[in-house]
Amino acid sequence: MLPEASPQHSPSPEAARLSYFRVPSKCFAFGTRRDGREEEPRRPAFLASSHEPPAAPLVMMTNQDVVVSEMGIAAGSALPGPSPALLACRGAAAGAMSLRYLDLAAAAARSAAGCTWADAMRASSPTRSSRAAADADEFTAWMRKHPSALGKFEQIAGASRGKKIVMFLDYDGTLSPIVADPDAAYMSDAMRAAVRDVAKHFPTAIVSGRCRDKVRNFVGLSELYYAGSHGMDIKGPSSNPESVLCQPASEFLPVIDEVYKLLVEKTKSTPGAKVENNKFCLSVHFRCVDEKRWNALAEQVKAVIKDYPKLKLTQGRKVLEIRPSIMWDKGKALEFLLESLGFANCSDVLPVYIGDDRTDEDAFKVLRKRGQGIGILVSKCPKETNASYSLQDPSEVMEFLLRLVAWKKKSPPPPPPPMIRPRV
Ligand SMILES: O=P(O)(O)OC[C@H]1O[C@H](O[C@H]2O[C@H](CO)[C@@H](O)[C@H](O)[C@H]2O)[C@H](O)[C@@H](O)[C@@H]1O
Repeated sequence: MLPEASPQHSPSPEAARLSYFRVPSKCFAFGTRRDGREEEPRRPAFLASSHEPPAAPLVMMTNQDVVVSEMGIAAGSALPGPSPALLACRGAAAGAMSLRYLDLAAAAARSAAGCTWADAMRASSPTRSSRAAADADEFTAWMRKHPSALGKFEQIAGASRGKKIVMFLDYDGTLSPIVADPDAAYMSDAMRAAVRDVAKHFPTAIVSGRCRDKVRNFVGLSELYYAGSHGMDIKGPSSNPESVLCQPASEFLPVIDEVYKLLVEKTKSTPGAKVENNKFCLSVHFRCVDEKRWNALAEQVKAVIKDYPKLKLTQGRKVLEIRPSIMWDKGKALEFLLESLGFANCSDVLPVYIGDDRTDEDAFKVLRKRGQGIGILVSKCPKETNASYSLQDPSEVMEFLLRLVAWKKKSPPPPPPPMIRPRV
């Protein structure tokens, strides 16, 4: 029988778990196209033809000088005064703000300092007007710290020798391209085939902020594990009668439904805003909202959730996310799945996690802390991350998956366990 997860509720001072990402000074920023898709960022020419930055050194699971703790604040909580994030923001505000991972904690601090929520929303999803100048040196430095998982494929394959790979894949921005309409974020048939092949060789889980049923419908593969609602809703392959089930935030269902209705009502005056019910969490999308209205939208959201201290507000790619303040995230989901698969304290397992968003950092952090596994960030621009490697976009993710399968197929099978002759 597989374990049921027990939630570790943390009371409202979850708010105190403030955190921040150090602010990069420049970024190869994304803009927004008329159709709402993110534009190609400008990046150094060498990346167009090669997976390797010049003279990239060997990079494995080293500790980086970026320290990132839990993201998110409890709704409506007060924040202590100037945090490093705030100071970093002030510095960045002088030039083009390029921080894509700025926490809402910092946003609230900025607000207290006279900056607006829209600043934070803009900063974490820069538009054309705030695009920073490309800086090849900085990109090269970033690529040295987080080299291409394709360029370093042999290194990754080498690390997996004698180990059992378990594959964890985020959905939006990783398996499917970012598009304006969240209901139309389809993955390609080619990607589906690649994921199906991967799952034939390695246990594979989709870990998404989406509602589990919705992401399962997008992916359409019944043989996978699915962790929806940022890991708060986990289920194993449908063919397995002992399928894993973990819903650590189940008691929040009524409140999430209530807040969903309130948010729909409150935000209907904002053209382009869209509230998505992800079952154990909610998303308020602002990708199609005029930038001038971002601050007002954030105020609308805050006005609703201020009455719900057990909910917290975080931010993703042009989306505000509302979720229960419990100690559960994609990192916890990864650990839960590893345990469910019987790899709790094994040294011969190699979790590989690929994701593009802030919530994926929780999983990257877990891998780093375990000193075991490979975190791969999908990004075309330098971001502070706990991932070791990078891939630029879903097409590179697919290429990586295909290579992994091809490598596995030609690898010799592991030797049989040694025969132990009984003593006579
Ligand atoms: O954990 P993920 O699978 O990456 O889910 C995170 C959020 O992804 C979706 O929103 C993002 O993708 C949309 C479609 O490309 C895009 O329109 C939006 O701007 C992005 O933020 C999803 O709709 C959210 O509910 C998830 O929380």
